[in-house]
Formats: sequence, structure tokens, C-alpha cells
Amino acid sequence: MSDHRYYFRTDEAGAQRGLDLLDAAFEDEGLPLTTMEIDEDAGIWEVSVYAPGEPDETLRNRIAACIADEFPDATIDLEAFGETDWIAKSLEGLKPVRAGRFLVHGSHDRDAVRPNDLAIELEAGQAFGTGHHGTTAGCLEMIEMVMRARPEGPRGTGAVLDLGTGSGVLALAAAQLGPVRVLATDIDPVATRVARENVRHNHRTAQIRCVTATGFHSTAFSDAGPFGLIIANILARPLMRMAPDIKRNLAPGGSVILSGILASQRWQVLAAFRGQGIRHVKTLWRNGWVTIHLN
Ligand SMILES: C[S@@+](CC[C@H](N)C(=O)[O-])C[C@H]1O[C@@H](n2cnc3c(N)ncnc32)[C@H](O)[C@@H]1O
Repeated sequence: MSDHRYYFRTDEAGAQRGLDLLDAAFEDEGLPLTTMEIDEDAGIWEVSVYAPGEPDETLRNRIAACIADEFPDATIDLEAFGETDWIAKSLEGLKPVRAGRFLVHGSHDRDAVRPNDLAIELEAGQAFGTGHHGTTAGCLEMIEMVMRARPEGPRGTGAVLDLGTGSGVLALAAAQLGPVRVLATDIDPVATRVARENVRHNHRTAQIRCVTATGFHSTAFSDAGPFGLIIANILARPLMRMAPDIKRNLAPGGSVILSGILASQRWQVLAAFRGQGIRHVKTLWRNGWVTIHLN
């Protein structure tokens, strides 16, 4: 999807701050933003904005303007990926990821699966969610914690929603933990297609339905809900906006797992959900991101 990235280097605190600034400026355009530790000893981090197509100086200038006040000396560099399907390419090189009992791996790493692992095999695809990101790993661990106690799904409704499914990894995780039916939705039709392929690949078509939908705009939600568990790894601001819809589609006493939230945004998100009568249960921290369980 993304054919190039603009990035700048800073320290860990700068990476958090840079991400906040860029998130506010680019969130509505859906451009993926990341922070990555480059040199642990030297404390060097990179903050990146990924974009499709040919590099565009306008985007570089907008990033520069956005961070100028707080990072006056930052140099914004460009890395072009050409026509490479960089997500697929990076998946090939990535090692399997463990999160709780889950092992997320590509077909080339089947040998890494141990007898007690809950294995999720992902085909290289153009959708977010290989398990390497702190938000995905946090969600995998939290899903295990929440569903271990109630394998039939919290509140026993048997219905789980994975909103913003990306590769489908979290829907696949929930389906492995109990006899639940999962609705997996994404705003991006490419992600929905990739998720559907991964669902087929993991033999879960009887349990998981993949649908393209923006937020809660589809009849698929009322058909499948209300949900005993709603999982949404998106971003803080859209999650806060969707709090009333999440409440409406949640079974009484059901659980919510949220991620895509920077540690600094945690209180705002908790406040938005408290306003809907949905309260904090537990938080996991991973690489500056938080995953929150509420009910
Ligand atoms: C951070 S990725 C998470 C993917 C996967 N669930 C995971 O945990 O790895 C967020 C996904 O949410 C989707 N998304 C963003 N805004 C959305 C919205 N308003 N409604 C549905 N999906 C959305 C994006 O297309 C993307 O695939």
C-alpha cells in the first residue's frame, strides 16, 4: 500500500511527542504513522509517515511545518519502496512473534510452532497486523486474559467484534479461544480481503465473517450483535468518537479491548468510555502504546 515514508530521528520522548503531533495532523487521512527504536544503546528513534505512490514534496513540507516548533533541527529523510509490496516483503523476513500463548508466524516458520502454542499463520498481505506492533501484541495478550475466564465469550453471548481487523489476526485469536462467532470489519477493502484470505488459510470460515464497513455503518453489526466482546485496535481519537456506538453494540456487562492508544492519551480515552458507563479494568503497556480492557 505505502510506497514511501518520510521520517526523522529523535530520542524516545521525542518519538512519542512527534507521533502525537503527526497523529493530530494526519489522522483523518489514514496515513500510517510509526515510531521505531533504531539504536537502543544510543537511544535513537525514528518517527515515520508512510504514504502511497510517488514521493511528494508537499507531504515533506507539511511534516516539517507540523514538527517545526518542537523539533527545529530535525532533518526529514525519505525512504522510497518503489513498487515493492513492503508489508509482504517485511513479513517474509520477520521472525514469528509470541504474545501470551499465541504464536503469529508466516508459512515459512511453521517449524517454530510448539505443541501448546495457539498458532496463527498469516499469509503475506497488504494489511496491518503481524503481531510485531506493540498494539497487536498487547491485544493478543489481553484477548487471552479476557477469554480464558469465559471461553464462550464474555457474558456468554458467543459474539465477538473485531473492529479494524487489518490482517484478521485478532479475530483469529478470539476464534481460537472459544466457540465464538466473530464479526471482523475494516474500513479498507484491501484489509478485508486480506483478512478473509487469512481466515480461510486458518480454517476459520465457519466462525469469522469479514465485512468492509466504516465504523459501525453496516447492518452486519445488528445482525451479529450485541457483542459480549468488542476489540478495536484503531487510534485514540476515532475510538473516543465511536464510544457511543461501541456502547450501543455491547451486550450488557460485555467487555471492550481497545488499543492504538499512546500512553499519553490513555486518560482521555478512559474518560470518553467512562461517559458511556464503561469502566477501566486493566491496562497493558507495550513500546509506548497501551491496550486497555474495560467493561
Ligand atoms: C492499527 S490497525 C489494526 C489491525 C489489527 N486489528 C491488529 O491489531 O493488528 C487498524 C485497522 O483499523 C482500520 N480502520 C481505521 N479506521 C477505521 C474505522 N473507522 N472503521 C473500521 N476500520 C478502521 C484500518 O484500516 C486498519 O486496518
